[in-house]
Amino acid sequence: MGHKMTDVREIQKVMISPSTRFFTETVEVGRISPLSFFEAGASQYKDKRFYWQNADKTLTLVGIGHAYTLATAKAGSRFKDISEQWKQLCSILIKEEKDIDPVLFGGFSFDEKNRKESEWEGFPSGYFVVPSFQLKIEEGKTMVSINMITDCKEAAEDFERLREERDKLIHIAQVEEFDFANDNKVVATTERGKKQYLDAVENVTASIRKGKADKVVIARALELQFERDFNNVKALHAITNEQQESYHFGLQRGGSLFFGATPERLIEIKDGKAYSACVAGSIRRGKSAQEDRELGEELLGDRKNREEHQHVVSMISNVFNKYCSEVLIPKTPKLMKIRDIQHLYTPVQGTLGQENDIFSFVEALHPTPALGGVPTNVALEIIRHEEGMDRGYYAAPIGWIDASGNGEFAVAIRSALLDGDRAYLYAGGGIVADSVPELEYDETWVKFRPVLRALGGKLNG
Ligand SMILES: C=C(O[C@@H]1C=C(C(=O)O)C=C[C@H]1O)C(=O)O
Ligand SMILES: [Mg+2]
Repeated sequence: MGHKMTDVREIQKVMISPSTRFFTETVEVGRISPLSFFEAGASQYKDKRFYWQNADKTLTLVGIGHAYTLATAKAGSRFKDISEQWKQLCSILIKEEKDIDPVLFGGFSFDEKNRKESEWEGFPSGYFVVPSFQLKIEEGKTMVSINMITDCKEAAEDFERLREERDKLIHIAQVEEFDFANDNKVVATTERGKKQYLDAVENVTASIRKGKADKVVIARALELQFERDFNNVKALHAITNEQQESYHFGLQRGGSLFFGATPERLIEIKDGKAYSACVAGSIRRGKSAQEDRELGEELLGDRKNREEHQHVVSMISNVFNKYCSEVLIPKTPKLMKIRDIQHLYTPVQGTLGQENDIFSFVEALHPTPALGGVPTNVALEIIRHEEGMDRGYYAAPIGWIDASGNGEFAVAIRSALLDGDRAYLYAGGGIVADSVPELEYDETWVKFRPVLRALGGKLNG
């Protein structure tokens, strides 16, 4: 595997001169298939695209090209750093009434203190883009915006060129007959460090019994080798067909696509309200409706799973009680049933205090005990030591914010990094005192399923 170094030319610092402006212009158009729009940018903007659809399917975003990229490597302040850079860009935004807000889309790595030589080398600890062409589908409206950040005197001519380019992209997306069916094949499947994973779960349960921590999430990876390069839009198409109940996301960077279908919201900010979700505790789906119901009942009553879940509820409640008023949290979890798995689920909501932008929530929440553990810092130390891998953007926040401060971040699980003819899939689970290594191992297979199936891999376990 060829390691890619972070391309410093792409990582611009915000060097905004007094004459720099952020121009945006929106047109409303007829229906466009978001994946066709994504694909319309394939030849010219191959590695500069993103895709997002929320779990409710009320919002779709596609980005093509980079009007600007923000990256951060600031140890200890990466969330603030991105937040401040975005605020600075928004302060020079020029938009009219008819224009919708530009968005900033991107993600963070799971653990900025655990960068190992791996497939994640080209990914900074925070990476965000303002797309040159932004498709937003919301409330039945399809809107395409052009974003341009420039201090160039010929801005008007440049903008005119972008309008022509936009019309071309829309035209291709509306008329071209794309075939998104997967025609590639998996030629090899490799479980990375199976023994290390089983040992890790064993060691972690022992540490927990000794009182070193209460919960630690341990993950592992699966590598797929394909016959040839896997087309990015085909991967996205497959994942959107797989998991109707999940967020669908894809972020391209340096020739790779990080993508997946996650059921887990980290934080949504909408019109002065904040929403989060506790998703932890798992059981498989039943083969019949009755077995499915029985498994669901078993999960709701299972002490080990309720413990995994409760740690997440306590932590997210604390953050919400600190940052919000009118916090609403049901006393007992419900079931979240998705295609391959059932989870314990507790929604959380609150009314936003004055100062808090979405990045302060991301900072306070990440990682929740659904992906890190309790206490957080002890769990992170154990993960660094026991997992022996770089999670990269897996299990980390991915999402968007707009110029008004609305936005949403999901937790990027059920995900994979697709790099040419290879894919790296990740899955883990919450380990508590009475976790059993073989059962946790089986649970990770269930969690690999969505991406594995989407990529045409063999389902195991
Ligand atoms: C760690 C993952 O999922 C998390 C762990 C869960 C569990 O252990 O029960 C359930 C949902 C997620 O919070 C994953 O999908 O990789
Ligand atoms: Mg579990």
